[in-house]
Amino acid sequence: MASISEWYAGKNVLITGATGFMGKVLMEKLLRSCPDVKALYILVRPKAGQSMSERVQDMMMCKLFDRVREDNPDFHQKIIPISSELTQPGLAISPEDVQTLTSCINIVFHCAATIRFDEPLKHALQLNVIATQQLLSLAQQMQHLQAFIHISTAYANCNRRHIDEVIYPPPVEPKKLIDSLEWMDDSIICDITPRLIGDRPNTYTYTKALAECVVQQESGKLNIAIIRPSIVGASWQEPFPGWIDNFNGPSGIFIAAGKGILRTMRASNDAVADLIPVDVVINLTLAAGCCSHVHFYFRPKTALVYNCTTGGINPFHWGEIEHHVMSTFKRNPLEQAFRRPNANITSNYLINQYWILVSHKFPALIYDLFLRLSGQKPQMMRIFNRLHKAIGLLAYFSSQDWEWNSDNMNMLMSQLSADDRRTFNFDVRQLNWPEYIENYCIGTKKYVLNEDMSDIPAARQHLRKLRNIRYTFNTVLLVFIWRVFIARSQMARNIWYFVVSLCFKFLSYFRASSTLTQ
Ligand SMILES: CCCCC/C=C\C/C=C\CCCCCCCC(=O)SCCNC(=O)CCNC(=O)[C@H](O)C(C)(C)COP(=O)(O)OP(=O)(O)OC[C@H]1O[C@@H](n2cnc3c(N)ncnc32)[C@H](O)[C@@H]1OP(=O)(O)O
Ligand SMILES: NC(=O)C1=CN([C@@H]2O[C@H](COP(=O)(O)OP(=O)(O)OC[C@H]3O[C@@H](n4cnc5c(N)ncnc54)[C@H](OP(=O)(O)O)[C@@H]3O)[C@@H](O)[C@H]2O)C=CC1
Repeated sequence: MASISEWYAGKNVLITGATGFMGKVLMEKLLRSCPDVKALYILVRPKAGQSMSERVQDMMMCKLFDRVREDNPDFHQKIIPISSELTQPGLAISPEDVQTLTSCINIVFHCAATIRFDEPLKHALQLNVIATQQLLSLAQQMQHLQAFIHISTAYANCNRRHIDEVIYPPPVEPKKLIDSLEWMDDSIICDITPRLIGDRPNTYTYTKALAECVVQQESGKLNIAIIRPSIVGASWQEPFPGWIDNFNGPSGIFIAAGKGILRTMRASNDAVADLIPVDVVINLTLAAGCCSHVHFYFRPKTALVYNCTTGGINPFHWGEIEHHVMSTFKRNPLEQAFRRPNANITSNYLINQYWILVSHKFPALIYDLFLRLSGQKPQMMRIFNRLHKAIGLLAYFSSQDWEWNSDNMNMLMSQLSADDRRTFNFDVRQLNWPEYIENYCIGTKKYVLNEDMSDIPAARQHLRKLRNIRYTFNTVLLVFIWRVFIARSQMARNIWYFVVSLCFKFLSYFRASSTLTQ
């Protein structure tokens, strides 16, 4: 059997979502580890005032591609951008481009999606379901297509506790929903969304479940694999440890904790934190692409589903993550922290609300007051409101456990040669969590916040300043309380003297007992 790299040699690959977090890592790995791949056709739209070509040029300058650039400075010649807006009919691909794609593509990786948890249902349906349907019908016309790989999520069926590597019946027949939503007013859709999504937490997981069903329905004679990653985090090993470029999932939470903004969050200490490094997901995806074709003649009738998770193989818990995140940011502080990093997770609603009031809202109010008094625009309350919205949406995933079967992932690994297992490593048993979390946090500092590691001494100095401010603030508060209560009330004074004399008694007792033992 050919190696994975040999299998991709001479192939034309189509990638959707190539400008996204996973799409970029997929492109980088293909270019680096499968250097004989013929071309990567990527569907890209213009965005935020940048044309398609400007976006692609910017992307290729990204640090992520440093190793590829070193190996092959002309790697950009292999990247062929195709203008496409996935929410438009026919994916807004020109007839000439359709002609090119249908005549040359050998493998499709469908990564594009909206991953926002608060996406209005109609838009999530348009992108995650209808665009998938349209891409599949384009794929049906591709004359040399060998495999179609759809990226789903392990949480597509998060309404179940145990999730096998099968496509479950959809919550609703996708075609019926598409037809109904087509004529409905946005406000009506908004009203019925909670009823429709039922026991799923958001439109994202709901539409990803529908997309899996569409993939199954429209698969026809295609070779299909569905990859279901859990919470995709920074890279573990490749192209270098700690690569991350966004605030999604836990990254934004880690940053908020590192900046000393986040002090409390609802999560269960003992729940498994099913993080999966992005390079692991991409290695599995590339291996699955190759193997879904190799097993063409023996393949099952339906798409092969790969749950790509860590919890059942090498579990790590949110409580442990909290510990390692805090420890890393104390040793490698972020610049200009709001307070010293000290975040705690709790599964108790009331305790969390108490700390939100004391550790989030109260300091935000004081800081905004200070900003107002110094003639600046208040901003802290606004930041906290956004943070509360985000943690409110994420808490569902950090407060409970799921159990994913990963037989297909294990089976795929056992089919690879020793060389492929090394080059396309997705064996998460080897993952050392404390080291991974440390690199992850440092990655958020370096690549998301663009902070320089050489500034760490200044950041430490800033934390010392914050500590001194806190001591001063606490002293002032104590004196204030003493003035208001102790000095004015006889009862408070009696309690105060009682506490002080108790302290003295304890002190003299300890001093006496330590003298005796000498
Ligand atoms: C220390 C203790 C740690 C313990 C950890 C405990 C728990 C971990 C928590 C969660 C883990 C669970 C994750 C579950 C993932 C499920 C897996 C998946 O399948 S899907 C992929 C995950 N999807 C997401 O994560 C998307 C979630 N995000 C959203 O839905 C939205 O972004 C939002 C949270 C609703 C916020 O929307 P809003 O409109 O308010 O903001 P924007 O997204 O438009 O962002 C605006 C702007 O701000 C930047 N930004 C975003 N977050 C932050 C942040 N935390 N700090 C600073 N800045 C932030 C963002 O980049 C935008 O910038 P710009 O305008 O320049 O692009
Ligand atoms: N990140 C995670 O934790 C997880 C992700 N997944 C899945 O992995 C896949 C990739 O996720 P990730 O890379 O993190 O997501 P990103 O949000 O980083 O990337 C999304 C990609 O989709 C593209 N896209 C979005 N809307 C359109 C549109 N209308 N037309 C054309 N392209 C569009 C984006 O392009 P543009 O740059 O133009 O916006 C971008 O390239 C998704 O299918 C997601 O469901 C699964 C589990 C976890």
